[in-house]
Amino acid sequence: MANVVVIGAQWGDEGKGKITDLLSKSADIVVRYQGGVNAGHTVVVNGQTFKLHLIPSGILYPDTECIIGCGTVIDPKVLIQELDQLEKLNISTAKLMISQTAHVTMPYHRLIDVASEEQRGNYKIGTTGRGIGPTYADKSERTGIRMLDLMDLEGFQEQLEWTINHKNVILEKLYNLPPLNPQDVIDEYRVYAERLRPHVVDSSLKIYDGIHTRKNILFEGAQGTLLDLDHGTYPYVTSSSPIAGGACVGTGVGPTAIDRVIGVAKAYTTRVGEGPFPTEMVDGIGTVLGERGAEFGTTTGRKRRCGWFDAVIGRYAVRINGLDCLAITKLDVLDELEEIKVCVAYEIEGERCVDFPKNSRIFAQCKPIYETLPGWKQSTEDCRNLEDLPQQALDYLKFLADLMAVPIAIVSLGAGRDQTIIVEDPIHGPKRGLLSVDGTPVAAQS
Ligand SMILES: Nc1nc2c(ncn2[C@@H]2O[C@H](COP(=O)(O)OP(=O)(O)OP(=O)(O)O)[C@@H](O)[C@H]2O)c(=O)[nH]1
Ligand SMILES: O=P(O)(O)OC[C@H]1O[C@@H](n2cnc3c(O)ncnc32)[C@H](O)[C@@H]1O
Ligand SMILES: N[C@@H](CC(=O)O)C(=O)O
Ligand SMILES: [Mg+2]
Repeated sequence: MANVVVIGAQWGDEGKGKITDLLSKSADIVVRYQGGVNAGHTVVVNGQTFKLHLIPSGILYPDTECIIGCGTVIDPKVLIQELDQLEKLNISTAKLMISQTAHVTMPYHRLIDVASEEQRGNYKIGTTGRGIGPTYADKSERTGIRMLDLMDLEGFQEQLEWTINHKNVILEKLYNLPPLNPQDVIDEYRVYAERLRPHVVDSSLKIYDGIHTRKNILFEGAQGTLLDLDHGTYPYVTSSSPIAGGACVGTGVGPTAIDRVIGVAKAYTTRVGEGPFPTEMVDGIGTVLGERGAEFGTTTGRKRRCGWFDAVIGRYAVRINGLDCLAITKLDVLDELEEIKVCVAYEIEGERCVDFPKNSRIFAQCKPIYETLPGWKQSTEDCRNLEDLPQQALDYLKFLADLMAVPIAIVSLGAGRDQTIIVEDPIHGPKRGLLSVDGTPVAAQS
């Protein structure tokens, strides 16, 4: 039995949806711990594509319980659309549970997100416009509405009348927008409350029970390490904690219950939204990667920015998340390239730097220092074992693993569940966080 966290090691969209779905085969419970409908997790099974925003990527397994944890923010309208879509495809959602203390995204959150981005002009973040930042801001400001408030219709009416009148001042005076009618919002959200009521639970208790009955629990991150509010490229970040530590805060599980952390990274890098990105290539190979990798946002459809693999942020992700192993995705996207570059360090004001600088203005000035490796110029899509890979592809993977000092447990070569090489058991393999005095990993405990 093992409790495993799956995180994004870059700026999101690394393919966590695919990897979580794959690992869910051996999980009893899959939990989302942060973010909201900004996330877009794509799972492809037998040629059918599922795009999940809030529902954990374990939902395609009928016996797996799925929990939307307290660290997430819930837009009930989008969640209900997602439930409807899955049910239409005969995927059962009966085992979906929603934390009663997760915060609810309201119409004013979406309006404020979009209006504030407009007002920021050149200083915009490039958000998904889904109201994520304003929902988390209300949570911190202690004016948020939680799922349990939505379930208590009388209290909800009272709380919302006050809140909407307060938000209307902001909408009208700061953003020059028409006010919201409290009763319209109350009527709309009452319908959502009834639809979601059967799913709302004390989720930290459910997870605790799962741990005590020795169930396998997967914690599914959304976005990525460099979008983390505390550890990412602030202010160009999301408003939650996508890093592994966020799994404890966003579910109410103590850190001693976590056995292993898996980082998911693309074989190159993408970023969607504003903010510095040292290895970005706006045209040429950047365009090739974008086209071959179909790099368009799963949520907004925005074009993702593309660049070479950046081992400086890779090493940073290993450190910040305490990674035990990596899943490298989208290796197939590099199949046709003559040569492949990897950023091994940055040059900042003439100095070589191997650590991620926390100041976004300095990060924006970093010039990547590259090493160039030969490409393999053949398809890897049908490879199912390491031995099937061309030597240059193996060398590329080894180069990445050595640079980041962490082993690669999974290699993904296509969107499909089966287009995967399992190099070592990512769940029961050695726990790298624990090293013997001689630096070798301590064997996994059963
Ligand atoms: N070609 C190729 N596509 C892949 C591979 N693995 C995943 N994909 C696709 O790559 C995209 C990954 O993006 P997302 O589904 O947004 O990734 P995510 O990490 O779940 O998303 P966020 O939580 O929103 O950050 C999806 O379209 C996947 O179907 C792979 O190995 N090769
Ligand atoms: O989270 P918001 O405030 O909408 O956007 C902030 C910042 O984060 C980027 N982002 C948000 N969700 C995702 C995601 O699921 N994958 C990749 N990037 C994401 C967004 O583009 C902004 O840059
Ligand atoms: N979740 C997102 C962000 C977006 O859609 O803009 C993505 O998949 O790229
Ligand atoms: Mg995505």
